[in-house]
Amino acid sequence: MAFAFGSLGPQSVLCAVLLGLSLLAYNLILRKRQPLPPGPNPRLISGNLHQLPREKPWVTFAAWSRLYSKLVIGALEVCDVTSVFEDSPIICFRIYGRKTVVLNTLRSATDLLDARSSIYSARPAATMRNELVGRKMAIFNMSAQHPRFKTYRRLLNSSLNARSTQGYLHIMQDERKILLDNLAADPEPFIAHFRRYVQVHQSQYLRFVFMTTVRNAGGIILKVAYGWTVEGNDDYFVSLMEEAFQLSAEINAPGKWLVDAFPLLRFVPTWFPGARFKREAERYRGRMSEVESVPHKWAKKRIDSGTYIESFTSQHLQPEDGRTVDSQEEDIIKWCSAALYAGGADTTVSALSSFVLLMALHPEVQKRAQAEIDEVLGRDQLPSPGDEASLPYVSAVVQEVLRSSPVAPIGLPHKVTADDEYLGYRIPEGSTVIANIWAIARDEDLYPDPLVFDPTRFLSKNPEERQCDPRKFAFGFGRRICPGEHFAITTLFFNISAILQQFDIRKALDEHGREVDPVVEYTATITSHPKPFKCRIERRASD
Ligand code: HEM
Repeated sequence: MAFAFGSLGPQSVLCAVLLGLSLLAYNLILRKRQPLPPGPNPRLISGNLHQLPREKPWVTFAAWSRLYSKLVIGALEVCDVTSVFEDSPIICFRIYGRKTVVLNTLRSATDLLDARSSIYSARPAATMRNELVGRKMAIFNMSAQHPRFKTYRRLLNSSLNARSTQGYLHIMQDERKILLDNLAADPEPFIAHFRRYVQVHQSQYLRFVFMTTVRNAGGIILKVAYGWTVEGNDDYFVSLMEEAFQLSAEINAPGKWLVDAFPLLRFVPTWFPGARFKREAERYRGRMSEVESVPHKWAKKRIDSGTYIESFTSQHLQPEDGRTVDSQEEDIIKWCSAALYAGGADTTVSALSSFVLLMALHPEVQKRAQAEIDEVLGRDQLPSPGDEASLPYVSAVVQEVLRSSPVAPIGLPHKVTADDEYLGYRIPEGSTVIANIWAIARDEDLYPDPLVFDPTRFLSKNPEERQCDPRKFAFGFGRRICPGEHFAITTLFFNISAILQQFDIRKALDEHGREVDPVVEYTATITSHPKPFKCRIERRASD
């Protein structure tokens, strides 16, 4: 090596160094010159805040990918260059100083969030939520680089994997029985249970479905997390959690808090004019901290008294090796138990409510699923998770519900922790990165006729013809993928198959006895729910 270098001579070495430096400079300049992904023109200070929709941002993001398309040079032949415009799989917008990149295709989401997960697994900072309201220790808001992150994920994964989920089947069975009994009973007596929901103007039917499913999903998860048995539809812990979901939606409303754009504002004293956000933050902080502390304290008391039901909290507070957990370990257990409820209850309710709505709209799908269950199990033997393989059409109904009505249309935001480049676009460090799950679920390349509700798209015998399993995107991506996926699919199959076996879901009737099409609208919250709709749920006639 020394010989080869020595033979070059000082001029050649100088040339080589200059060439190297020029290449480096060229590379840096090119990198700087690489454009951001396309998107709407920002205003100087507030960026695209004025264009950010209040309702269904996922629809706008998908529309922007068509509107701000990328230029593709195709059919490059001598003297014949054809320019084609193609929907851009990724778009970019800015709110004040923070850039957000939206990934509108499965390919771009897996290329970045899965394949480059080492730099795409942080969460964007939100001063109001994390610092002022004190939610930074919740797993949803924590960066993957945080020292606690791996411990949280390990605890959650080990409690929600396939084997652990089997251990919760008896809880699911008890709660399903209550759900089916409630659905079977005459709706009239339930009005009293729903009284506190009157303010939200939900229809009697929806309130009925909503509260029984909330109770069901909440009942399962509160028992799994704390060993708490939900008593009735006005259960204290369920109400506490429901309030937390409501407050979370307010705290996380995009663009609502100026302090998120200008974090220094957090130092403004509470009494200062215009510092209402600080007083609001104190109120939120008090209520939200009860969500993890009240059920945790209750579970601890029961353990101390020796009258507890086995749960996530009891198992981890009393490790098998008999040692006593220290205060930091206890804090981790407290936050993880709260994550089970926060992650699991509202999402399951959303999927079950969408299922009811979709069955009212598609009686032919319902009939085919019921025929399959009748043939395999009859009416008396309730389905169990082991029946999934012998009920392929019902399993496909679960998949199609997840695809056609995504529970989390834009998932949870990720943050990129290093400058990156994709498809010739620059993705600057610190950008928020969102996977548009709603747009992926409607991508015609993945799903021909995406607006048609058709479970058979997952049933072709030929794996090549089978359409993409929505589980590839409905539960998020990379290191942040939902740890509750297996638990969720089991709960959904367990309840959906039993409801189909026992009940008919039909459109509501008007005063002339004619069927009325239900309203098909979804809320614009992180977990999106069908807006109030009417339907009839009746025991199946024994034919
Ligand atoms: C149909 C049901 C469900 C859907 C569609 C769903 C979807 C999601 C999505 C999209 C994310 C964000 C992933 C990402 O950042 O890329 C997520 C995160 C999470 N989910 Fe689920 N989920 C469901 C049920 C559950 C259940 C049953 C649990 C627990 C019992 C759960 C616990 C969590 C937790 C703790 C996180 C945060 C993970 C992290 O930040 O690292 N989820 N879920």
